[in-house]
Amino acid sequence: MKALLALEDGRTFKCRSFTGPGEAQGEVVFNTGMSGYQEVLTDPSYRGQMVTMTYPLIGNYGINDEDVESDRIQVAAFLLRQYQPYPSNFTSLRSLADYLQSQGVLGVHDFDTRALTRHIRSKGAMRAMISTQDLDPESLAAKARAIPSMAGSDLVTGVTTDKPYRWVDGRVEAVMENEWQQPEIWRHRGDKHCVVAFDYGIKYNILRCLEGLGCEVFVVPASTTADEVKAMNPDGVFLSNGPGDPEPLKYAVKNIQPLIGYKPLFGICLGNQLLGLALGGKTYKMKFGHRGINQPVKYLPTGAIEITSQNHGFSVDFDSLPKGEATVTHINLNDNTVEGIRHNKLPVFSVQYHPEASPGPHDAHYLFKEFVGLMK
Ligand SMILES: NC(=O)CC[C@H](N)C(=O)O
Repeated sequence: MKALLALEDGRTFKCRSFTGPGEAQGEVVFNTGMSGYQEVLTDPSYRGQMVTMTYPLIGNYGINDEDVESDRIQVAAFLLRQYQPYPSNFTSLRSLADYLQSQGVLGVHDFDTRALTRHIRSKGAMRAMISTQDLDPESLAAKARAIPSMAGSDLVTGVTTDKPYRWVDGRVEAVMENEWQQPEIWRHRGDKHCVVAFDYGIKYNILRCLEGLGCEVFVVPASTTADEVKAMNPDGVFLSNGPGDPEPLKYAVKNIQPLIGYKPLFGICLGNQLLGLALGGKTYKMKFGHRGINQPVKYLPTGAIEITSQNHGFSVDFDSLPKGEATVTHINLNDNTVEGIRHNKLPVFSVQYHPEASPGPHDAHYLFKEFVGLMK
């Protein structure tokens, strides 16, 4: 079935739907990973975005029940060069087309993903509209220009959990009404490290990594206040990844500030940006961001290089952090942007990239160990 994508600047791309009729809108971004499409599809940080994979052949290992990063597909549409409809892998339970269709997400192929990626790289990330119904370039481009811009929008409200939950044995465990406000909510106090994790769109593999290192984790909504966290009396606080612009999330920054210095605090991606803002820094929208599994990062104190998994379109401004209070610890070797920050005196640190991988290399798993070490 024919489909057409129009960017806000009027450039159009012909393609074909492999999931039936549909229409979608969002910011178009590219991911350079050769594999990991199931993790990409379900990562809540992609909310509001259409994703194109630069690797040309996608779908060949199907879809399983294990490699999800949340309970649903989060991307607005999936744009591929070539869809492989006959998966072959021992874990595969269904095809990518069936998976996308079951959740009403448009998948297209025969798309010139290389031209699209080169266009975004030179012109920057853009809003776009894709449709199998409206194939008129001008009408689609006009609709693309009418989509609210990602900068300035709070996308976290749409993905954060409504209620706190426990993460037990690799699964979400619902809690009873008000259970989290009881005087002693932790089942393994003393044996495990009790962590409150703010959910701004948390990836399951972060929870798997924390549990794997002996943490008992309570996940709380993004709007949870510092006093509510302190009432839970955790050993450490975690700030998760999440979609969109950090700047409008004033409530989150206000809730994080009183927790700086309260207990060890660790943040990933949006958590890094929110910590940067809470420390008095600034963030900005990057031209096209970093999304892939081979981003080189330098750890400045030792000069060690890590190959990292990334998915972000905003960044902490290098010079904005208050001097003497916080330091940039990691930089991206492709463009020298900030990849990690640390408080100079308190056990408070964060990284812009994804030490939990999923997909991607495990070079940075040491950061979870460091967080656990600080709680000991
Ligand atoms: N993965 C993330 O947490 C992304 C952070 C933020 N939404 C960005 O695009 O920069």
